[in-house]
Amino acid sequence: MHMIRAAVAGASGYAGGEILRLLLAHPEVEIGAVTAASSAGQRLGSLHPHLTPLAERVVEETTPETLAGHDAVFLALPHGHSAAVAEHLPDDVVVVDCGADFRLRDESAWTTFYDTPYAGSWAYGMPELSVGADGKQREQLAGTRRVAVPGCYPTAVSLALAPGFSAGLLDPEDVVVVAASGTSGAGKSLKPHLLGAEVMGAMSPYGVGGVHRHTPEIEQNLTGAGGDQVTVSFTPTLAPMPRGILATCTARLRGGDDQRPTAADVRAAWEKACADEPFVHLLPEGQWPSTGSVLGSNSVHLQVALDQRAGRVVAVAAVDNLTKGTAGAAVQCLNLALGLPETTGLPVAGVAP
Ligand SMILES: NC(=O)C1=CN([C@@H]2O[C@H](COP(=O)(O)OP(=O)(O)OC[C@H]3O[C@@H](n4cnc5c(N)ncnc54)[C@H](OP(=O)(O)O)[C@@H]3O)[C@@H](O)[C@H]2O)C=CC1
Ligand SMILES: CC(=O)N[C@@H](CCC(=O)OP(=O)(O)O)C(=O)O
Repeated sequence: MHMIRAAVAGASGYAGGEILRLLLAHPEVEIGAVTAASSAGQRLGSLHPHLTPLAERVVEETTPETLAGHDAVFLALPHGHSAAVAEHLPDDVVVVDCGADFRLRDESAWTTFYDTPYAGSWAYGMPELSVGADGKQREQLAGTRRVAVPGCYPTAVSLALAPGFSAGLLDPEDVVVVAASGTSGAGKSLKPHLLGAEVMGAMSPYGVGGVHRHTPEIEQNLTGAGGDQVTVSFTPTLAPMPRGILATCTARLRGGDDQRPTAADVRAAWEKACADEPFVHLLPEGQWPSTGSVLGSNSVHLQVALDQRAGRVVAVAAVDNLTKGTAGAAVQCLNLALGLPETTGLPVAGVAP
C-alpha cells in the first residue's frame, strides 16, 4: 500500500497540533498540506515548537486548492466551518472532522444547542461505544469516507456509562455527570476567563443548568447504547491543568429494592464492554482513574463502583482531551476507514509524572 497522504486544516490550533504529533509517529501516513486561517504564512515551528520535525513547514491558507490531492483530510476548525470545506473534497477522500458539525443525528437537538445551520450527520467516530447489547460503533466506521470525531466530554462520559446502559442496568431518566477539563479544551484563541491569573489555583463550573452543547451528544450516545431515551444532567468544570478530562458519572440502578443489580452484575457489565478494547482500560477494583495517567495517550481509564446506600452506579473516566478526546480518536478512525489495524501509530502509554 502506498503512503497515505494526509492534510491537516486547522493545523495551528491545539487539535490540529495534536493530530500532527500523532501523524509524525504513524508508519503509514505522510503529512501533506498544513493549513489554517490567520496564521497562514507562519512557520509551524513558531506555532508548535514541540513539533520539531515539522518546524520549517509553512502554514498555508485553507482552500480547496491547498487541500486537493490528499488521501485524507483532517478538519480541526471552529464549529460551523467544516461543511463548506468538506463540500470541495472528493467522495473517495477520507474526511475526519474534529468539530461538532456532523455529530448529531437529530436536527432539533442541533438547533437547540448550536447557533449555526444544521449540516447533517456522518459516521460517529467512537469505535468502542456500545450500541445495543452486543454491538459496537466501530462496525459503522470500517471503510467510511466521512467521520465525525466526538467531543472530548462525550468521549469520557459515554465510555464511562454506556456499559451500564447496554446491559440494561441503569435508569435512563436519572443520570448525573460532573466533569473537569483542562484549559486546552477551550482552544488556542485568547479568552479572558482563561488567562493564567483566572485559571491557576482555581476550579469553576461553566455551562451550568443543562445548557452545555455536549449534553445532546452524550444523550445520543447513551440512548444508542441502551435503546431507551436517556436524559442527562451534565455540568462541566474548568480545572487548572493544560490537558485532561475527569468525568464522574452517576446513574440510578433500575429495579426496586429486591430486584436491583448487584455489585457483581455491575462489574461484569463493564468487564464485558471493555474486554478486547485496545484503548479502554477498566482498572483493577479499588484503583481510580487519574488524568495524569493518560496524558498524551489514546487510552481511557475507567472504574465503576456500586453505591448501595444511594442505589446508584458511580463510573469515573479519565482521558486526555486532545488525544483520545480529539486527535487520537481522529487517527483511530482514519485507521478503521482505511482498513489498517485500529491501533496503528497510536500511543497506549501516557506521559508521567
Ligand atoms: N481542544 C479540544 O480539546 C477539542 C477540540 N475539538 C474541536 O476541534 C476543533 C478545533 O479546536 P481547537 O484546536 O481546540 O481550536 P483552536 O482555536 O486551538 O484552533 C482553531 C484552528 O482553526 C483555524 N481556523 C479558525 N477559523 C478558520 C477558518 N475560517 N478557516 C480555516 N481555519 C480556521 C485556526 O487557524 P488560525 O490560528 O490560523 O486562525 C486554528 O488552526 C473545534 O471544532 C473543537 O471544538 C474537539 C474535541 C476536543
Ligand atoms: C474546557 C473547555 O472549554 N472545553 C470545551 C470542550 C471542547 C470540545 O470537546 O469540543 P467540541 O465539542 O467543541 O469539539 C467546551 O466546554 O466548550
